[in-house]
Parts: sequence; C-alpha cells; structure tokens
Amino acid sequence: MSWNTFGRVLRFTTWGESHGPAIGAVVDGCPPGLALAESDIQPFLDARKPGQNKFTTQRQEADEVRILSGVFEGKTTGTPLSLLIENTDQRSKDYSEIANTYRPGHADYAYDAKYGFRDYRGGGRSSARETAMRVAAGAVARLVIPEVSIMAYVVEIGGDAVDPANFNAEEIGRNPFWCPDPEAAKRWEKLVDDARKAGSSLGAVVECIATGVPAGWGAPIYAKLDADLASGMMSINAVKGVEIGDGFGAARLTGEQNADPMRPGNDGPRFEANHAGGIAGGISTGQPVACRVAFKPTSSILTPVESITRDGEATEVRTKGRHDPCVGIRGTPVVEAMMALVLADHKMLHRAQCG
Ligand SMILES: Cc1cc2nc3c(=O)[nH]c(=O)nc-3n(C[C@H](O)[C@H](O)[C@H](O)COP(=O)(O)O)c2cc1C
Ligand SMILES: C=C(O[C@@H]1CC(C(=O)O)=C[C@@H](OP(=O)(O)O)[C@H]1O)C(=O)O
Repeated sequence: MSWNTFGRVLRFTTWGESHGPAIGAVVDGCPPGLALAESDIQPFLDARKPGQNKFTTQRQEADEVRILSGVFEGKTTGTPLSLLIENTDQRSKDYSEIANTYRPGHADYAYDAKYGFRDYRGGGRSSARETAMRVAAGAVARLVIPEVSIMAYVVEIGGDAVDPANFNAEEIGRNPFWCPDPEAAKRWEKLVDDARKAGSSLGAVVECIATGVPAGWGAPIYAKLDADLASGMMSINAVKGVEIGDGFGAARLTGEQNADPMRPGNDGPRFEANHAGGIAGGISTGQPVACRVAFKPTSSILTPVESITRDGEATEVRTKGRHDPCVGIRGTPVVEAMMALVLADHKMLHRAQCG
C-alpha cells in the first residue's frame, strides 16, 4: 500500500473536498468482465447519504454516482474505474468562522500544522464527505467477493448498549440507527435527540461481521488480514478503536477460555467458538470475520470549547452549521465498505499466490 492509495491488488484512492464541486474515487485492479452499473453502487450510497433524518447532518446531497471509465457494454474492462459524485449543497459561507480558529477534535489544527494552508470549507478534505467515495468503491469490491455477506450495525451509542438477547438482523434497516435491537433503537431516539438539542454529541460502537469468507485469505507477516482490517477501519474519520474478535476482551480471558475449540466437521473443521474473529496468524480460518469499531463523538458541537486562533490567541469555538450528532450511525455503511475492500483485495492476493 502506498501513502495515498488503499489495497495491494484491488486498489483505490479518493479525491475531492467537502465543499468543492465534486468528489471521486479511482478503483484500479478490478477484474475484467464483472457486470457493473450505477445501480449496483447507488443503494449503498443511499444508506450513507446525509440529510435522511434528524439524527444525522441536515446537509442535503443526492449522492448520485456516475461511472466515468472502466466499464464498456455493462462490464468492467480491467482498466481503472472512475466514479464521480457532484456536491450540490455546499453552502460554504457557513464555515467562514472556522477559517481562523481551530475546532478542537477536528483536523483543522493538524492540517495547518502539516500544510500551512487549508481548505477550511466544512473541513475540506478532512470532512467525512470523502467516505461517500469509499462506499462507492466498496460496492465495486462486493462484486469481487459474491461468496461473502457483510453486515454492520450499531451496538452502542453514548455508552448505552444493545441487549444481545434482542438481536434481530431484520431490525437493522428498519430504524435510523442501524440497530439490531428494537428496544435500544427506541431509547436512542431520545438519547441522540437530547444530545443534539443540548448542542452536544455522542460516540458509538459499530460491529461488522463477514460470513462466507473461506479459510486461507490473508498473509502471514506483512499483509495480515487483521492488520489490514484494522488499518482500513482506523482510516475512517472519527474512528478511535478497532477490535478483531474479542479484541481487548481477549486480554482478560485465560488460554482455555479464549481457545476456539475444533471438532471434525463435514467440510473442514467445526469451530466451537470464535474469539479470534475468524483470523489466525493473519489468515482467515473460514469462520465469520468479526470486528468492532469505536467512533468518537462528533467534535463540531454547539457547546463552546476552548481553543486558539491561527495566530495563537485564546478563543472559544462554538461550531454552527450542519453536523452529525453521532457520526457512528452514518459510519456504519462505511465500515461495511472497508470490510468489502479489504476482503476483495485479499481474495485477489490469495489467488495471485495460491491460485
Ligand atoms: C459518516 C461520518 C460523518 C461525520 N460527520 C461529521 C460531522 O458532521 N461533523 C464533524 O465535526 N465530524 C464529523 N465526522 C468526523 C470527522 O470527519 C472527523 O472527526 C475529522 O475528520 C477528524 O478526524 P479524526 O476524528 O479521525 O481525527 C464524521 C465522520 C463520519 C465517518
Ligand atoms: C457532507 C457530509 O457529512 C459532513 C461530514 C462533516 C465532517 O466534518 O466530517 C461535516 C459536515 O459537513 P461539512 O463537510 O459540509 O462541514 C457533514 O455534513 C457527508 O457525509 O456527505
């Protein structure tokens, strides 16, 4: 992987700023001959797009994707795919106040420290508007791994967790929180709305499970599947923690508790547990690949926070404009996309070496 592309065989990069005319992705290394149309990508973008309900940012974007290259007569040609979404609801004037002040927790200071010059309009390149293009690239990746099903959902908001006994996969698309527990989803309506009205924000934990991943994807040392998953998830805006399988919980178990016992099965081993999250030695075991991703609370909040100006003077920042009160909610389709991109890349890497 290079510093500005993700993936080794199926590679992608994105471009564009939140308040520029458009955002885009280039996906390279896609196998030829896959049937691909905008309609294969759009449903995933619709799941992530802003302005859907009061629990997300009020910015209105249609997020309609166009495929500009790499497809001929409805099939991928094996040449770079170029995907484009026009920005239509920038309203850049909202952000004039942050031109000379730093929003604590956002990337304003760090970008200035690095580049000495930044597009402050809505955070420019650091805005999670960019994640729309990852979702588009992820939709392409899914076509490379039709044997895999990926499901991500929110398991915790503001410290309030779902009850595993209430888990119902069909609930996930029915409520605005991608929540598998209808009772938790009900509680979260008030929780998130109260935070928003109070000018505050909340963090969230997203779980992602990929089933159908065969044993053998991954690589032992430098391209471990778990390391690439962690890198992919950690590269999502506002992600502050990634756990594979039991993650930090594994450190509190004994060896016998943490083992994933194996018994003879009809088609390979039958595992009696999955503490490892479907990965051992950097390589998939054939069990579900499972991870958890921690999103921090949105940094742009109406409650004043101490900060400094670009000239180093003390000030207070109270961020107006359109913001997600809990970014983990719309982060969920992005987590799925990164899972798809990592798995598709590793499928192709595995084929390249092992056939
Ligand atoms: C889907 C999504 C939506 C987001 N929406 C906002 C937002 O409305 N306001 C905000 O301040 N941060 C938002 N963020 C988080 C910022 O983009 C992120 O905090 C910022 O880029 C700094 O990066 P870091 O938090 O990873 O250090 C969002 C993140 C995601 C994944
Ligand atoms: C526009 C989107 O989300 C944005 C993510 C974001 C941020 O700071 O990450 C800040 C807000 O907007 P802006 O970039 O205009 O300041 C969100 O509305 C989107 O997800 O499509």
